[in-house]
Amino acid sequence: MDKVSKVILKTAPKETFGKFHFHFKCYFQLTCDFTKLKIERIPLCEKLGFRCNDDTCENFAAKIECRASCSEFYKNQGIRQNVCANIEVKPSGDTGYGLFAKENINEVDQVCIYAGSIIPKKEHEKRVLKYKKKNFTHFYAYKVGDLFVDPTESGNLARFANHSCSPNMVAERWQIDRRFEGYRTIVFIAKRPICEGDELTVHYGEKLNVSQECRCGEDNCSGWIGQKKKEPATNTYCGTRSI
Ligand SMILES: C[S@@+](CC[C@H](N)C(=O)[O-])C[C@H]1O[C@@H](n2cnc3c(N)ncnc32)[C@H](O)[C@@H]1O
Repeated sequence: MDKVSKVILKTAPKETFGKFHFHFKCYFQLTCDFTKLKIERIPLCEKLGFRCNDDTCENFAAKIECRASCSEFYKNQGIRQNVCANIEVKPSGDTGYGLFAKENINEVDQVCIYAGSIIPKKEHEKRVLKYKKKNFTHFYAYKVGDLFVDPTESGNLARFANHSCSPNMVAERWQIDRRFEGYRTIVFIAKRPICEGDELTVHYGEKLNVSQECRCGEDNCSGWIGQKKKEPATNTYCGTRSI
């Protein structure tokens, strides 16, 4: 397996988000066994009769990022290029820290990738137990295909995006060249124009194993992160979202 990314961790200052970095990308946890997985190759645009600098690019339409050798203008290579808007982490009311825009962001622009260590189910289960023991209340992992992305201990600023019932970003799964079969990268895309200073939020989806109380404050707030329950929400560690 080629080296997926260079892990950049700065010495953690006092603030918890200090060790999470813009330029961090997903990486396959070296201590885990991925030997049974096949590496996928993406078809070259030219061979299929189109170009990825063209709006007709079929890879783009299928949420497949084009190969390095494909594009003249890097139009469909936002993950490879680690395209990231100017964003920052700040306290966000009573939801802990949140992610904020430091510039205006256009609708459909890539805000950032959701980076962290990529791990198989067994390793994820071990980590969930560890986080529960440590009484973590915030959860960060995403199940994506057969694998998990876990930025709990190392990742980029995307891990601070809070849930909203009326979010301004959407989480998308993208296939990239030379990655394992069954693995997709998660990317946050602007759902509408976003202004400098706005909090960046995403809907966590219904596929959560435990529900948490939602404090997004939107008019359409369901009151829940995850599945709606009859009994009062417990703010315990949930473990995972699925996409
Ligand atoms: C991916 S983390 C988001 C960053 C987190 N706020 C932090 O300070 O690290 C998800 C956790 O943030 C909290 N959270 C996110 N959105 C929330 C919301 N709308 N209402 C209440 N808590 C929220 C929950 O504890 C959730 O498990």
